[in-house]
Amino acid sequence: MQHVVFGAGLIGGYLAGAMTDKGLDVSMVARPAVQEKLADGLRLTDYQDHAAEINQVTFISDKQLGDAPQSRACDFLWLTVKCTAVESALDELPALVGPNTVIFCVQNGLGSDKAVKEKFPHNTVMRAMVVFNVAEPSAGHLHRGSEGYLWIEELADCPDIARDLATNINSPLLPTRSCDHMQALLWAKLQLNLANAVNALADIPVKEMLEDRDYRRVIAMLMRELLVVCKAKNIELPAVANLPGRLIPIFIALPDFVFKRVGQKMIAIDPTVRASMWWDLSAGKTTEVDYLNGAVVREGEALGLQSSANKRLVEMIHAAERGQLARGISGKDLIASFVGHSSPLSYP
Ligand SMILES: NC(=O)C1=CN([C@@H]2O[C@H](COP(=O)(O)OP(=O)(O)OC[C@H]3O[C@@H](n4cnc5c(N)ncnc54)[C@H](OP(=O)(O)O)[C@@H]3O)[C@@H](O)[C@H]2O)C=CC1
Ligand SMILES: CC(C)(CO)C(=O)C(=O)O
Repeated sequence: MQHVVFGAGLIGGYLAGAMTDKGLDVSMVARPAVQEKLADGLRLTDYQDHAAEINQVTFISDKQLGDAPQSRACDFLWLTVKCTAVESALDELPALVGPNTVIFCVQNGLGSDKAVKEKFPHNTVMRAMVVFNVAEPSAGHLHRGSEGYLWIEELADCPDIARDLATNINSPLLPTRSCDHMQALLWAKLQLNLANAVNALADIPVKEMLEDRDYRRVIAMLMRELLVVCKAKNIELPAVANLPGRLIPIFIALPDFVFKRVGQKMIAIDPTVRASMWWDLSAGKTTEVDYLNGAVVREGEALGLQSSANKRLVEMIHAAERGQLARGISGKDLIASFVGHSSPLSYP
């Protein structure tokens, strides 16, 4: 069975490396700079001290991508680009997609699979979701910094694709499971990712952010809006962070002295970890905020619900993307900006 990982960044590189280490046949589509960086191979490690050296990685060249449609059709295509890059990647996929190719959309947030399903209406397109964090401590070294599974969606009419694949891929470096409730799982992960925007604006590591009650109160506000939308949609959130989704906002808003005592597991996170939106903003890239906080706003509006804190955060991130809002914003200033917009933060 041939796997192609399209978009060898943090998640794509880690998945490709771990699957190669498991003995699967994996090729990658990567930017020239990434190909150069990985010319001597790839090193994987994780927070539990598992490690693997992948001495050789196989790339598919731009020229091969330009070959006739289906000429390099694979069995499983893992689309691991950011939400914002999915649409432009679609034009480069035809050589890799045959009638039996199963395509996995491995993005955070909601909606990245829509354009893929439209482009390949006759293929099986499934969602996959990564709960853990991946960072690159040095060039060619990818590190899984937190717990959590790679989840693969079990489709009602062909659940065995996901079940068999999860068994084949599962390894200590890449714990993998399949599930029949992907939509609820995506919302549960989205709940956690609402904090990405706060992390990007705070401009500090995730651990430091979680140790500050003001940031936690902002995150709790964003999460409560998501819970209102989930309730209206009848979505019961599964626990992806050792706690049922509905309890997370209550828990994280606790005073520091209680949170630090009972929240050890939540803050037992590598002190260097930063949310992916922080990396995007730092690199001057367009962020995924429209697929995260923006998705809550949209889904809420469709039901007549207002999600004003998430809406405000979306506006702030877009202002930061345009260079019109300086980062390093304190939790207090963020809270003030929600309450009557009376904060010292100002931007067009
Ligand atoms: N990083 C993490 O810890 C986690 C990330 N996620 C989610 O996983 C998804 C992927 O994130 P992540 O791996 O961090 O993102 P990255 O930006 O690290 O990786 C995406 C890679 O795809 C490349 N790419 C984009 N378009 C193309 C193209 N047309 N051809 C070739 N390469 C392309 C990008 O290059 P370039 O930048 O040059 O465009 C980049 O190298 C996101 O939705 C993210 O939210 C989920 C859980 C954790
Ligand atoms: C795992 C988590 C929440 C980590 O920061 C993430 O999904 C991200 O950075 O986008």
